[in-house]
Amino acid sequence: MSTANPRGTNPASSALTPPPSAIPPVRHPDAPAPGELLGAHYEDCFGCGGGQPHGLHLQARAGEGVSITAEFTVKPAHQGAPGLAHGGVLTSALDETLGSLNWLLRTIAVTGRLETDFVRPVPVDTTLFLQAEVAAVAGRKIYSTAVGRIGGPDGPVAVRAQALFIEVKVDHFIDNGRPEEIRAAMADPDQIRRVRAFEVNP
Ligand SMILES: CCCCCCCCCCCCCCCC(=O)SCCNC(=O)CCNC(=O)[C@H](O)C(C)(C)COP(=O)(O)OP(=O)(O)OC[C@H]1O[C@@H](n2cnc3c(N)ncnc32)[C@H](O)[C@@H]1OP(=O)(O)O
Repeated sequence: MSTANPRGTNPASSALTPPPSAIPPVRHPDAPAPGELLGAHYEDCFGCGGGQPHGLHLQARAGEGVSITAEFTVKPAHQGAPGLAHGGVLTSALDETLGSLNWLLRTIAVTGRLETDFVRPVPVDTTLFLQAEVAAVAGRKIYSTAVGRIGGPDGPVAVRAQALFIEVKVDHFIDNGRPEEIRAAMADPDQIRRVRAFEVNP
């Protein structure tokens, strides 16, 4: 028996419900224009980096308002069961897409909580068409949703997610990341430029 509610989504845990004090998200005036590719936030990121041979190589594109579209094609390296995508990989694709939304807010944030509904199996070679948007913001907390469809941007839903991202300072990465990668990132002028653009966010 399905527990889906009339909107076709399963109820998320209360931690993913924005509080009454939450406000609608505000697109940063310098956010990439709708249709523009965002590019990788870090070359070695498993989700979006070009430098990870078995990464997802997900390319996110700015949408209208505070929304993102992205595509991810399931490769043999992403299998769980024979010929089918691993659920954790699909969750990674959702996480990456949801994380990209924070670029449009010009906020550095990390995933605090992420709930995924797996609705349909996703075979190898399938392209997952992802759409995500920020629903609300409450202080440092960013409430977002995402859906992944197969067969096309309007195809049947395969996965959906709700997430809570928490805004952090750059120090979050500097203090916690392995020193060798942090040193390399800080020596990369492109990386520093990307981070600075977020830091000056009023
Ligand atoms: C040179 C360097 C270059 C760097 C360049 C970086 C570029 C930009 C990279 C972005 C990367 C993206 C990649 C994809 C997105 C990931 O995958 S991010 C990786 C996965 N996530 C993590 O590793 C986060 C690990 N967790 C943490 O570090 C800490 O728990 C957090 C999330 C920062 C929160 O800790 P905190 O700052 O001490 O905040 P805390 O006071 O505990 O919580 C703040 C509020 O959030 C709520 N909250 C916190 N966690 C939760 C939770 N799990 N559930 C519900 N509520 C929660 C708290 O209840 C609290 O609520 P209020 O009391 O304010 O109402």
